[in-house]
Amino acid sequence: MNERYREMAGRLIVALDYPDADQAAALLRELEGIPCYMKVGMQLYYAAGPDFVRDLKTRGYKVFLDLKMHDIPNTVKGGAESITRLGVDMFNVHAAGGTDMMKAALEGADKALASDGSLKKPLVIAVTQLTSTGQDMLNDEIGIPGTVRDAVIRYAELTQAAGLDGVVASAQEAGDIARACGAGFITVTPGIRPAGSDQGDQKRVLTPGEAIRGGSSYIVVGRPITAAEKPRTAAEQIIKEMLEA
Ligand SMILES: O=C(O)c1cc(=O)[nH]c(=O)n1[C@@H]1O[C@H](COP(=O)(O)O)[C@@H](O)[C@H]1O
Repeated sequence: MNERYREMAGRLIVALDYPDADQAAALLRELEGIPCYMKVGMQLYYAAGPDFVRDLKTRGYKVFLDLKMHDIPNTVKGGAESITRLGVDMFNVHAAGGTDMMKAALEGADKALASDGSLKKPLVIAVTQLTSTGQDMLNDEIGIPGTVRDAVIRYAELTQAAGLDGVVASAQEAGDIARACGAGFITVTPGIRPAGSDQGDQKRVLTPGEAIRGGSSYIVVGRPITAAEKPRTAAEQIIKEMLEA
């Protein structure tokens, strides 16, 4: 395994969206040896809990805990402290919670770090507009005027001003976010669909190659791998496409 492969595979975040630990563990076995990031979201976390996350870390995985916190600042601070104690590498909040809430997430993480010197500082990122949100839905249903792009950039700037490390957005906006916030600001982009794959509930999608060319720092992929007949082949194909981009 060469360094370029390792680096690119590390930018693939596989969404372990499963109802229990056994099914998630089966995918881990299937992908064994591929040095990708693993994402634990609500479905798996609410079923398998912190033990599953600790187990992933014990096995050496990089872990993104995707619980999308959105609550009053004090509650998010406490949540962030508990999450940081799990030793995860990345976690997220909703930018819509506002500046005080995002700063509270950083304070919670810092509190955990101050109490345990063995912990590593996690990347703290904020969700802008979900990739399942399209232009019509934003304007007509939610009632936010303007383009999705404008809303995403506004959230990204707010997130950066609050001191967080980056945002979750669609790969379609990664270039604009980099222009607005600088190249060091991380873009984590779900809504990735290899050519010909089912879009499902995602509205703002790009292929793995397009996302990498567009400047995504990380791509998040769930069903195109987890629902594939051969998940390992699907993951290898995505990394190949990322490398070619
Ligand atoms: O925060 C996320 O990870 C996230 C944000 C977003 O805007 N859209 C989005 O799809 N996600 C997550 O990314 C994953 C995408 O999964 P697939 O659509 O199956 O590839 C899911 O686990 C979602 O919860």
